[in-house]
Parts: sequence; C-alpha cells; structure tokens
Amino acid sequence: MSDTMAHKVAVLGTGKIGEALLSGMIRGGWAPADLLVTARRPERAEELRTRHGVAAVSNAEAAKTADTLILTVKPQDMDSLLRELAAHLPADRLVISGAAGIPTAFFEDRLAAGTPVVRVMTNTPALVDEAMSVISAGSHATEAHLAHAEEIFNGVGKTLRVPESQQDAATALSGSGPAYFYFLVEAMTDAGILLGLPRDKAHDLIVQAAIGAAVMLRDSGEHPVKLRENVTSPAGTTINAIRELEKHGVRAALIAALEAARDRSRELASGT
Ligand SMILES: NC(=O)C1=CN([C@@H]2O[C@H](COP(=O)(O)OP(=O)(O)OC[C@H]3O[C@@H](n4cnc5c(N)ncnc54)[C@H](O)[C@@H]3O)[C@@H](O)[C@H]2O)C=CC1
Ligand SMILES: O=C(O)[C@@H]1CCC=N1
Repeated sequence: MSDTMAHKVAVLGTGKIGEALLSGMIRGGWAPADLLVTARRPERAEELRTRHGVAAVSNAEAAKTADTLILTVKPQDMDSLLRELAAHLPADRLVISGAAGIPTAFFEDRLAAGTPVVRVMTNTPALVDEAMSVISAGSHATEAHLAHAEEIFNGVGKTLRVPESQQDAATALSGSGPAYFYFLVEAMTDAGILLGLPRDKAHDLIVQAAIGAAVMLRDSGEHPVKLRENVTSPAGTTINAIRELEKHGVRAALIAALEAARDRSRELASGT
C-alpha cells in the first residue's frame, strides 16, 4: 500500500463475496489488525472473528475508524446501509462498492459531498485468487483511489479498469460468469451419466477438460476458434457435437442470457 493512502480497511456486510475478499486480503499479507468487518447477525460476526482473527464492529464504528470501506451488501440493502453510514462518514474516506448494478452516483447522492467512490465488480473465484475485478471511478475518485482499490483486489486475482458505462456488461460477463461455467459442467456431467459413466468420473473428466481449455485459452495466445478447430477432426466426433449445439441455438442462448443479466444489472440500479 502506498504511504499516502489510508490503511484501515473495513468490509461491510461480510457475506460470500465480502468473506472471499477478506480471506484473500489476509492470504495476500494484510494484517488482520488492519481489517474490520461488519455483519448483521452476531453469530456471523463471531464466525468471522474466529475464522479470520479480525475485529467485528458496528457499521457506524467502521465508518468512524476505517480509511477505506468496502460495501458488500446486496444491492437491495445498499440504501439502508448508506443511511446508517452517512452521519458518521467523513468525506475523505474511500468508499468501494462491490454491489451489482448500483451506480457510483447513488453513493455520491447519499454521502458527504466529495466522497470518493470506486465501483468494483468481482467474482467468486476470489476464493482461489483467480477473481476478475472490474473497476470504475466515481466522479470524486482520483488515480490514487483507483490504484488503492486495485491493490486490494489484485490480491485475489486480476483487475481491469472500465468506464462505468460498461459495468453492467462486465457484471453480465464476469461477475456472473463463473455461474455459466458451473451450469455447463452440471449439464455435461448429466450427459456423461446418459452415456453410462459414473457421476464422479463424468465430473472429473469435464472439470479437467474445463481446466485444460481455460489454461489453453489463457496461455496459448490462440484465438478460441483456432483452439476449437484443432479439436474438430474431419468426419470426427467433435463436429457432430458442434452441429447439435448450433442446431439447439446454444450460441444465441448464451448471447440472450448475458443480455438478460446485463438488463437485470441495469434494473438493480433502481432498487428493484
Ligand atoms: N455472489 C457473487 O458471485 C457476487 C456478488 N456480488 C455482489 O456482492 C454483494 C454481496 O453478494 P453476496 O456476497 O453473494 O451476498 P450475501 O448475502 O452472501 O452477503 C451480503 C451480506 O450482507 C449482510 N448485510 C446486509 N445488510 C447489512 C447491514 N446493514 N449491515 C451489515 N451487514 C449487512 C447480510 O447479512 C449478508 O451476510 C452483492 O451486492 C452482489 O451484487 C458481486 C460479484 C459477484
Ligand atoms: O447474481 C448476482 O446478482 C451477483 C452479481 C454478480 C454475480 N452475482
């Protein structure tokens, strides 16, 4: 962390994403003493304390004492969380939102004038340090604020800056992205059962195919079309499968699915 930036970070509303981030920060070398969490239920606060050795405090206390606040409540809970924070939060604190859909202006309207806000859409592979966290600046966030957010989220994977106008699309691709791959693995494991394989073997085969394909996509420098062509032998097996995928409109289904996710992200901005 740069010397000029604040150093106490609070994760507010520490559920699945908040805890994934918290655990990644600790793995990445953040001292638990520099981290605070808040939770709605006392049992959850206790669980986080025991599991990570961090202090669990009230939202008001976090607002008063942390230099950077990472808000990881659901979009629908953000308005009431901001109402709790507003009176206690000085305008020089960095507010990072991890929520889908909610624009930085939503925070700026509800917090002290000039509060720097950074919007981040991460994803659950943060748990294994393979997240993609997509980062945009609000109107008062400076380069230093963006760099600070990147420093935090680089600890759990990669980061990418985009203009805020692209965040709903990024949420559809990247925030929700892992779910599509899990869905495909589920479906292909079912196919393995149909073909007579035991479930555990079918699962292992598909997961390893997914890992192998992902590493090739990342490391080979080849276009996905080329990689697929390399698998698709003339009059072979793969082309028969591809024909079925095209016949069933899987490409169009994926395009429509991601468009629906993008639209839902836009809707969340209105609190629905
Ligand atoms: N689950 C995912 O894959 C991703 C989720 N997100 C975003 O992360 C946020 C959280 O999602 P999840 O972790 O899945 O949800 P979650 O339900 O696991 O976590 C949210 C937590 O916030 C707590 N909470 C709500 N209001 C509170 C308050 N006033 N004070 C303290 N705690 C409060 C809830 O008790 C809950 O534990 C959402 O805004 C979502 O859009 C972003 C990227 C990926
Ligand atoms: O489904 C959701 O709304 C959250 C945001 C991106 C991934 N999960």
